[in-house]
Amino acid sequence: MLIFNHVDFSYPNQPVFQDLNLQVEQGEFVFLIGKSGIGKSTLLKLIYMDCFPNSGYVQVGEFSSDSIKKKNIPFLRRKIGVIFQDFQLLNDRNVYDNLAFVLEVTGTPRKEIKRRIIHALSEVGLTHKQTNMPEELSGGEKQRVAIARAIINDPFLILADEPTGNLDPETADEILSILKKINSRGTSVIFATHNYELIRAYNAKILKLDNGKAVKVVLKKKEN
Ligand SMILES: Nc1ncnc2c1ncn2[C@@H]1O[C@H](COP(=O)(O)OP(=O)(O)OP(=O)(O)O)[C@@H](O)[C@H]1O
Repeated sequence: MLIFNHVDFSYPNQPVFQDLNLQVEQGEFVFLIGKSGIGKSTLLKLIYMDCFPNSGYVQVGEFSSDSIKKKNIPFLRRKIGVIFQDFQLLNDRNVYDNLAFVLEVTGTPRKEIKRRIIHALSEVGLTHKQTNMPEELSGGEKQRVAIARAIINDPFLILADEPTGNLDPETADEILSILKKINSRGTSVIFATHNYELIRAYNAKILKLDNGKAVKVVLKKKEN
């Protein structure tokens, strides 16, 4: 489903990855860890093709970074849901319209838009908030709207970039539970985080970025 094959990547004057190799299978839940600045967000950008390798390639589903045409990048992004620490909702639209926006740009019929929004909001337990503005929501609710937006196109992969960074521990647990539920239906999840409490609480694969070179799989110690 996802392959990094001998990937080198640098920003101008800032090397990030050298010979990075990794693989994620369909349906896997993966925590992505590593110290600040090591390249977690950059790795996610390489997946949704906001960045491209200097050499090597990234294969995401049927798309490969070395052959994808620019005009096809939106098709790739429609199949990937992305969630950020700061939610990135449109603050001048209510919850319903934040979700409708994603579907309107692809010309989805109105009836279908409504059906999908109700489904996505019920997945995150927020059908009662569809007419609220983002400023009327708590941080956890905003992140749940962002998750609803991320799943609205039924993606095969969700990328979560420190999605609990602005949330209290209990709310962070709720967000993880929602992503686990979505993952249990076959959507892969890559969850970049510094939140080791969450990692300890959920037995998933852990990929650690180390000096931008290798990715280690760290096996979780079982708690007594
Ligand atoms: N647009 C950019 N131009 C130049 N350098 C960048 C750019 N974006 C990130 N970097 C640098 O690339 C490196 C990796 O950044 P990245 O944001 O991927 O790290 P991260 O592991 O996600 O960090 P954090 O945990 O603090 O969010 C850092 O040294 C950062 O300063």
